[in-house]
Amino acid sequence: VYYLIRKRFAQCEPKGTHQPPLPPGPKGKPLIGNLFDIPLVDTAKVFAEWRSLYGDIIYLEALHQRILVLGSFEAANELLAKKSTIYSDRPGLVMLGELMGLDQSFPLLGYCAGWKHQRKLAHLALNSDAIKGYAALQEEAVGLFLDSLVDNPNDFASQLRLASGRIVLSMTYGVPIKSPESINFIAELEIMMEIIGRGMMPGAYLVDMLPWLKRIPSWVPFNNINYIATEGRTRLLRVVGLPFEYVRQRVSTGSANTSFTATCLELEGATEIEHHIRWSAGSMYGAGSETTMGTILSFILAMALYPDVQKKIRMELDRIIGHSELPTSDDRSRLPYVNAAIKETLRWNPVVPLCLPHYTSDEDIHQGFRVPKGTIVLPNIWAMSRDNISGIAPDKFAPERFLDTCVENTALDPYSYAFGFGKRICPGRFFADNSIFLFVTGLIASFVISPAGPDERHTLLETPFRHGLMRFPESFQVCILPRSKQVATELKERAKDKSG
Ligand code: HEM
Repeated sequence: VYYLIRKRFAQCEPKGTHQPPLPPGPKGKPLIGNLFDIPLVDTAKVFAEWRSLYGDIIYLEALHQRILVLGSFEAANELLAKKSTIYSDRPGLVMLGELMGLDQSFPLLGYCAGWKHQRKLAHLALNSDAIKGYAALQEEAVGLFLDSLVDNPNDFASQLRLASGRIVLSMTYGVPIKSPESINFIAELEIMMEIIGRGMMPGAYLVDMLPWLKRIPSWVPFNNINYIATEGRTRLLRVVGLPFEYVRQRVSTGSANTSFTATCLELEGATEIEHHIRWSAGSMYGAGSETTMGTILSFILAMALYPDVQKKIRMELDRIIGHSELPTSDDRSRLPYVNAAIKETLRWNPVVPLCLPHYTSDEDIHQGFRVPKGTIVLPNIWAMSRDNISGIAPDKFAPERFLDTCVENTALDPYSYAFGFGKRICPGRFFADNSIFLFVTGLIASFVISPAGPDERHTLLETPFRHGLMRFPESFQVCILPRSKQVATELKERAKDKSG
């Protein structure tokens, strides 16, 4: 085994040539490198702590796979944005990509023509102008969510999952917000996202680091690689295939609702690019739902923990919008505190704390250090979110850190890091931002959120977080009560009007 591994990774440094040093990092063990230094839980937090030992650019190796962790916005911007031609590839993941088939979707596709094609299609649907066309469906889904909270406030997490899924499903495939299909599609997606979330973490599957393991026949005892891969592949084909077929059938009978997929399928020459349409749509659907849900779960937790902030948001909404209306995106520029609270939500618990892994397609020399070709690059969004520029402690939920009327130096703007970097920056960021705005303002204009009981603040402070590619609070309880009977009635009436 030792021989095979050395051979597989013999791409190591040519001997005798003088090369700039690799960036600093923890000393690894022979053969396995830093494999056991990389924690599977709170990975981004631990990497952030290492900054004090090694600086902003940390180099690791796990079974000879090179890994670079970027711990500051400056480092991420210098490498991923300014040198994007070198740093925009993705590592080939054997389990999720090659064996399950996820490498056809553009978040995992390398920096190649197929990626450019799918990304271009997604940009058509999600650029800052195009997203205005989806405002009505976002408002409808948020309205239904708020209405559901009047009767089932304890069910907020699953209702939020449904609403976030419905928004993306409706934009991507035109599935009506209230249709029964949406519930089935979202349930399938949820399981797939859990598999993807786990599989994207460094070291999750040994076969990613030792690809020859995939050749071991499935009858060999304890080898479950093929079983996991087949199960994942079948699920993925369902998640991407079922909603696509739903639209295709409706396009052929002329009964499709407006959606990204329907618009693409009606383009001239659509059949030649059908593969790209299918995977571009699947990518947006997969990438857009859980990220939005996780962000709003963090916001709900923050509101229960920080009642003063909640009050200030409500006061601004009441003063600028009034009591009987819910704000729309047109009101945004008049709501500085709300905008600061949204930035704070993206910062307080960033939902993708280690971004998606980038990968170097060439060697680079940066500040006298060598970054070899084939290095996985992890921008540590969590570390960037912990800056102390404003003088307000990073763990506190305080929108004031973004208001120059409150602090001398405002905190680093999370829109510059929470959605990633360079050519790979999240194409859904404008769409996501509008969904977040509608959830945040709808919730606070209509409800009071507080801890579930008098001594429950302490329990909330201990809320467990989902770990993996995405990090968000789960299994916590809060009390969500309509501000008044009148507000509850108005929510019900609005929801009825929309579905009528
Ligand atoms: C709060 C919500 C969201 C957050 C925080 C978020 C964050 C991110 C981040 C950090 C990346 C990785 C960027 C990089 O590699 O540098 C990403 C990629 C991506 N996001 Fe989002 N995202 C959100 C919502 C959405 C939505 C709503 C959609 C689509 C409707 C979407 C679609 C995508 C896609 C397709 C990629 C892959 C881009 C590529 O590899 O070229 N995201 N997102």
